[in-house]
Amino acid sequence: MICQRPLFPISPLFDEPRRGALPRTLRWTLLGLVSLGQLATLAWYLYTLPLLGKPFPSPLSALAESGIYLMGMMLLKAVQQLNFLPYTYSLLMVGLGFSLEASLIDVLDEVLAMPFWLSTAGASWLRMLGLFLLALGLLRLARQLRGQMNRLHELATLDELTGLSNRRHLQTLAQRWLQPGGRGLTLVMFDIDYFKQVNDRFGHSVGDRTLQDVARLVGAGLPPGAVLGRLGGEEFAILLPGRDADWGRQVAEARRLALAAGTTAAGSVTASFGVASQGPGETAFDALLHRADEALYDAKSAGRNCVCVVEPLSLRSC
Ligand SMILES: Nc1nc2c(ncn2[C@@H]2O[C@H](COP(=O)(O)OP(=O)(O)OP(=O)(O)O)[C@@H](O)[C@H]2O)c(=O)[nH]1
Repeated sequence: MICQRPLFPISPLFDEPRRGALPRTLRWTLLGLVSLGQLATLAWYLYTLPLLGKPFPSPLSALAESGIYLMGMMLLKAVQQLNFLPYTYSLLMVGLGFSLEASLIDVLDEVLAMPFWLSTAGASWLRMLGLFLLALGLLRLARQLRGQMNRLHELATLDELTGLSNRRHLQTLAQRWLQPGGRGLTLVMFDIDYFKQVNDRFGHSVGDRTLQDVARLVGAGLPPGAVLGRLGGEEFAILLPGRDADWGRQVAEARRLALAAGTTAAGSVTASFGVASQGPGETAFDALLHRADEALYDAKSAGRNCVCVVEPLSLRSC
């Protein structure tokens, strides 16, 4: 199969590296042309201006012009990294427009006697068109970057299967609330009962859909401010910022009943719940998670489909 590279790719910017690179020879030719333009400017300053009796520009303005030339080169290099050829072309048009206006206008006007529309106006139009294309391109780039950032944020914080917060995101949020002066936190952890049997009986894909249904059923009636996430496997957690263990027990009980009454891809399923709230001086999420896990273990031992709470002083009740 012959794979031809399109001349003007309109696909996303970052998918295929180096797509927008100008061919090497063209790049060097352009660079040479722009450098020649700069040399012509220098020659103009040194020889032609005095001949025409025009004032010699100050060394400062010559320096600034070289600076602009250098910035232009850097911008061209940066734009080339964006892998999108039209940016490079539009930037070259801007550069050419500036070059014409800054250095060659007098030559075109006075030495070659070109008409105004071709020299001054032509340079301005070229520059404006280039800037317009560049602005359009940058707007498009900004939109794509925003999309990519959102996607990256989703990948970093969401669980792919259920769309809930993933473990890392839960940890980040919890850690913020557990800090001294934070809102305080109660953690509800739950684990689907006999989930292995679901996989064994109906297959892994039904198991996956069951996990999604559990997320939907438990998530549907959570109080405002609560965050539901998946810790991994068939284990989930609910963060209740600024709430105590008793509130956690009530939330867990309500969600347990809602889950047991609902229907999933595997029919009716239940879950066991463990609740722990932040103890005095407790700032580590792992410690809180460990205590909620102990409560969950108690709930499994007590026969499953129930809620157990471990109080900050390690008193346990189911
Ligand atoms: N379909 C599916 N199954 C998963 C996923 N992650 C973990 N599991 C399965 O979840 C099951 C967990 O089984 P166990 O840890 O034995 O627990 P259980 O069968 O739920 O029993 P109890 O927790 O004691 O009630 C295992 O069979 C895993 O393969 C997943 O993302 N999708």
